[in-house]
Amino acid sequence: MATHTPPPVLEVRNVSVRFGGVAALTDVSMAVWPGEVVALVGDNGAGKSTLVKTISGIQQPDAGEIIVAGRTHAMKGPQDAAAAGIQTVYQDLALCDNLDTVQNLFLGREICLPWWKGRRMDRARMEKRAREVLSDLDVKIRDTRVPSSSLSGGQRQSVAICRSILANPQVVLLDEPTAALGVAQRKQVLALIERLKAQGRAVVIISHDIGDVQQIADRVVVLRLGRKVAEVTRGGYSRDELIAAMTGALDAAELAALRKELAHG
Ligand SMILES: Nc1ncnc2c1ncn2[C@@H]1O[C@H](COP(=O)(O)OP(=O)(O)OP(=O)(O)O)[C@@H](O)[C@H]1O
Repeated sequence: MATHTPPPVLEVRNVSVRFGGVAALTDVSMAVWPGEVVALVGDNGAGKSTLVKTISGIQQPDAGEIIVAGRTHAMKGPQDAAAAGIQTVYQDLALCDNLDTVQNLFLGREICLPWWKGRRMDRARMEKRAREVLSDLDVKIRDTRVPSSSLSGGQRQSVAICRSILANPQVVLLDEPTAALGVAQRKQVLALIERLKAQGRAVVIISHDIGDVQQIADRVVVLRLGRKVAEVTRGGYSRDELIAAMTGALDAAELAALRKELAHG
């Protein structure tokens, strides 16, 4: 009997983005299945952020399509991506320092009391829901009422990821979630990504850290100068091969050919 591969939850099809004379992305395609972690890697300026911004509706592509759960979405902004089931966690705009964990989790989508009770925020319900989400993902915050500025980097990143999960997205995009974290905190965030995966969500992660990529990613998409130059599967590549694909370093055969050319030159 024929086996049917389930359709990808996210498909990027032949996407190109230009900024004036710069081709930030050229004809890039990739797909992500539920319960899968895909890492986007590449040197500075390779197009990783532009690709994430395009998937999250911030950047409109000049060509190509973003397909979520089999439907093409012409996303005009992040709200369209959110409605399609895509949430993005940006490294730098993750949390408001002066707000506590519950306030950060519900920022912009606070649960309110019914109108006959005065439409004030329903702190008790928000705290209950916050505890559920944090515990589902095994994120440990001792006191959810202290300002987020007092949390560790790993806890902050974890809260930012939990915030994205409140909307129950099918796809979570993480822009360098472990950048600037110490060893223990990095481990904590990688474990959290594993739990998102176990929940059946598709995770796309931008990372410059090859060790993290080797540990967490089921597949790796390599971008160079706006083009997809390689796609490899967990266990099917070495660290050096990945770096060579990212930097465009010459392989042994290419180097030999160049030497010969120069010698004859
Ligand atoms: N808003 C913009 N206006 C003009 N050029 C841009 C804009 N955003 C990105 N670019 C250019 O597009 C190309 C891809 O940039 P992008 O930020 O997507 O790369 P990246 O792989 O995320 O790099 P990094 O790892 O340094 O963050 C670069 O040449 C960059 O200078």
